[in-house]
Amino acid sequence: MAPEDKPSLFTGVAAFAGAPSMTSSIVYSSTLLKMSIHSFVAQRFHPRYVDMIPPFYSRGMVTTSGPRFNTAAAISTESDVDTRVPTTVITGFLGSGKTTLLNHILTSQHGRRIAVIENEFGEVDIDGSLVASHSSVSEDILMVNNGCLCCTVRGDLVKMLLKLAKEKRDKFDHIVIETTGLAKPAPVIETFCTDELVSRYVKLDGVVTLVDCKHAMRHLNEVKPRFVVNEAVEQVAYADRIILNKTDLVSEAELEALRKRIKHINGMAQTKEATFGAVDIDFVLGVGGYDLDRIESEVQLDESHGASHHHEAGHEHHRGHHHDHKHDSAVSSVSIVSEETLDLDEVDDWLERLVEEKGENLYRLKGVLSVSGSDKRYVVQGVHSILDSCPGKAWGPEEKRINKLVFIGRNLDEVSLRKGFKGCLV
Ligand SMILES: Nc1nc2c(ncn2[C@@H]2O[C@H](COP(=O)(O)OP(=O)(O)OP(=O)(O)O)[C@@H](O)[C@H]2O)c(=O)[nH]1
Repeated sequence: MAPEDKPSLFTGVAAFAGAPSMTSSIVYSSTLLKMSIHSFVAQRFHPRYVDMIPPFYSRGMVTTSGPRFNTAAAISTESDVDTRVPTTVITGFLGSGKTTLLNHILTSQHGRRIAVIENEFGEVDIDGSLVASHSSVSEDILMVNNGCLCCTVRGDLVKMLLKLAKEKRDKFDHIVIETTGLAKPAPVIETFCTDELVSRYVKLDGVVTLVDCKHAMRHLNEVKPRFVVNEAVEQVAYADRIILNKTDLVSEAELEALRKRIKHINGMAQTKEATFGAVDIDFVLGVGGYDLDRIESEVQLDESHGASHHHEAGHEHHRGHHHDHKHDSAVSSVSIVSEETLDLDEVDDWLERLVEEKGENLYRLKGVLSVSGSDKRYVVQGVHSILDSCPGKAWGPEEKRINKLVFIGRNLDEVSLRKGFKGCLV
């Protein structure tokens, strides 16, 4: 249970702007720049700062010995009310429509005040006028320019999140982080799961992945050198919500092939098809992707996608970065659906052993299980080596007690997973 504290490495820039006037801004930075939202937006992270980026942060969360999500620490002991700020991570390959979705979120009438953490690599502009036009809604916008999230996220993101959550909490209801198109989402997710301070104030609401229907298949299938990560695949694998964007640019046949490919990688995420990121805001905000009490609605499995096939893919890291974090990205989902009853101790032992041994390759797991001796569902979730589980809602008197368990990961051994599951049956 003991949470890990991550050191802070990043030297980045964050600005906080009050949208109603679009003039006020507070900048957090090693260089302490002060600017309006418009000027800030124009100053996306510049490639020349790449050299300043610290080396890749190794996977700190794969610490085994039963680490758990830091949810307990986050909930006020006095009121038992979870007051942490929900945070949505928007990811997706270059040009897939992340900024378009962000602007859709910022310009929709949903009543939430949004703080935005923007992570751009290069000088891609956000449509400032679009953001400004939303000034009628009292929405606060925070912009963070930093380096490549996959390399530097921990320290700086931690700092930014804490500063926001501690000092500006009354100014917004939700944080949205837009990652660079080439970032791997894992380090961001790990930050929420393992950093004690972050998880006390902020909670990960969900990972939303934009997929460019026109170009995604090429990126997903790109054959790379062995052990080289394919960010496009990883972004799909970690998603709680997937938006198949730019459907206007593809035929129905192309779309169907992509649907299948995406489902194969991630059989857990809910997907929606869209143009210009136009989805219901409730599809992307308030997802509760990491809330145990909402796992059940998230585990909507389609058994036809349970089979595991591996696609070798991967590619070099991006734009002048030189790191040693190269992975094989044979990523897929394995789903288990069964009406049999499980022994709780066996389940706990099995899953703990599994994440200890395979945690590095196990991106996500979610399950709703029927255990003997309990009239309640047993819900589990995991991110790499971090497991979380607790009793959930009671089964209805007439309800079929169906176990649903889904794994997303690299080089998953489906036979062994099914065998492990069977070994837990009473
Ligand atoms: N035809 C079409 N174009 C779209 C759609 N969604 C976004 N675009 C366009 O695609 C381009 C890239 O969109 P962005 O929202 O900037 O994509 P991004 O993922 O933020 O891009 P990067 O930050 O460079 O990774 C823009 O010109 C958008 O207007 C869509 O559904 N259909």
